[in-house]
Amino acid sequence: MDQAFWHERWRQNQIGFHAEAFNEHLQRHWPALQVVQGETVFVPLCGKSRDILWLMAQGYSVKGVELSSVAVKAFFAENGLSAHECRKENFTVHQLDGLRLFCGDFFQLGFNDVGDVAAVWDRASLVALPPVMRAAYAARMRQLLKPGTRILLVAFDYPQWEMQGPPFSVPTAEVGELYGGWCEVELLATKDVLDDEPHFRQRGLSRMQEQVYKLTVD
Ligand SMILES: C[S@@+](CC[C@H](N)C(=O)[O-])C[C@H]1O[C@@H](n2cnc3c(N)ncnc32)[C@H](O)[C@@H]1O
Repeated sequence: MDQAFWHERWRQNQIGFHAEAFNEHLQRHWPALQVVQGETVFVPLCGKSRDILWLMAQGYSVKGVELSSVAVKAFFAENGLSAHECRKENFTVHQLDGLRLFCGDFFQLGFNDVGDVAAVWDRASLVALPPVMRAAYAARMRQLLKPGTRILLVAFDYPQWEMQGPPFSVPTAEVGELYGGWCEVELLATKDVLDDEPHFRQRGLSRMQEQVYKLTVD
């Protein structure tokens, strides 16, 4: 699951994770984070997620990071937006009023890039990564985020032996291991999703739940 894997997925348009609709958990649970209009929200591993538009429509500034230039270009083209592009260290930064998308590797971001954010929307980002990378991802988040930052995290819980990720199963115990040492962890909701996502049943799953967490950085 290295960078080449994701570049290839985007090149071949194998992007079953992409959703046209705004995420239901985002819409339902975002108010629990109490993010004030005008504050900045970080969307890591953002793909061409339309949730960015939803967040902007709520009055937030958004910062995103995405490896694939195919995804970043598609985000702007498909939503009729045009951005100013500039180069900043390891990133091409695409910018317009209220939005800054870093095209490059999440692991190259520093506190100066995203330390000002009030909240994080993590959907299909942590769960896109294999175990060793998840530990590195959470460790990097810990370096990037200031105390008080809230994270709305959507994770999956399913028998990992029944299907190869991504998306990977990241059950409550692992969320605790990754975030419990530096965040307050609160499980907001659990939803059975196999009936709504029959392709996962076809991939061999007997059970799959989506779990929504509010994490608050200590
Ligand atoms: C499963 S997709 C989810 C995209 C988005 N969060 C959504 O909800 O549609 C995971 C995304 O992470 C991106 N990605 C993987 N590794 C990355 C890295 N190291 N830095 C930045 N983006 C990365 C991939 O290109 C892919 O678009």
